[in-house]
Amino acid sequence: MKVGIIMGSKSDWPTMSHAAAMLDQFGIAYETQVVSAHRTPQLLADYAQGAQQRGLKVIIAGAGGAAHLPGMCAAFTSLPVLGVPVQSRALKGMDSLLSIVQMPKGVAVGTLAIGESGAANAGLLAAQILATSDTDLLAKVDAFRAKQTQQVLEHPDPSEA
Ligand SMILES: Nc1c(C(=O)O)ncn1[C@@H]1O[C@H](COP(=O)(O)O)[C@@H](O)[C@H]1O
Repeated sequence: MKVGIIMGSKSDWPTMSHAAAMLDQFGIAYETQVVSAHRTPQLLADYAQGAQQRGLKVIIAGAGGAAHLPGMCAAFTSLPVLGVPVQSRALKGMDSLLSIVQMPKGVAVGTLAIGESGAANAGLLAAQILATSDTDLLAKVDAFRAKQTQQVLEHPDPSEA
């Protein structure tokens, strides 16, 4: 496994599945697991501390509300951690975003956008990180972007069905 996708609750999966789907597109092996800084603190410590040794290169961590998971995960490992703010019901994910993005200097989390787009982009960014040492993967990322550009250029009329 190259990427670990963790999330605070099973209820985050509809959002975090978009990170998994992006990795699927590039044929990147990943694992998914519910790990919570609040509900399973020891599991988080064990997971993050063992991640590098198990061969993971990037961790994607999604959580909602008081979203301490990405930051605590980053505190336990030197692997790059990408944080996805899951949209909460009460505050629409602003709580998740602010909890993840405002890390104190010295422990970094790369924070993505709230919700599905953020999760998909976390998968894409993980692919780009892995592509820095994998030319086949880099070609796939370039092809993905070229196709996206082509689609926009081929359909410039916004009123087109
Ligand atoms: N933010 C965290 C953490 C954490 O940061 O460790 N653990 C669970 N949660 C979040 O609680 C929300 C509600 O969880 P439930 O749906 O299980 O009540 C989820 O979005 C989860 O990420």
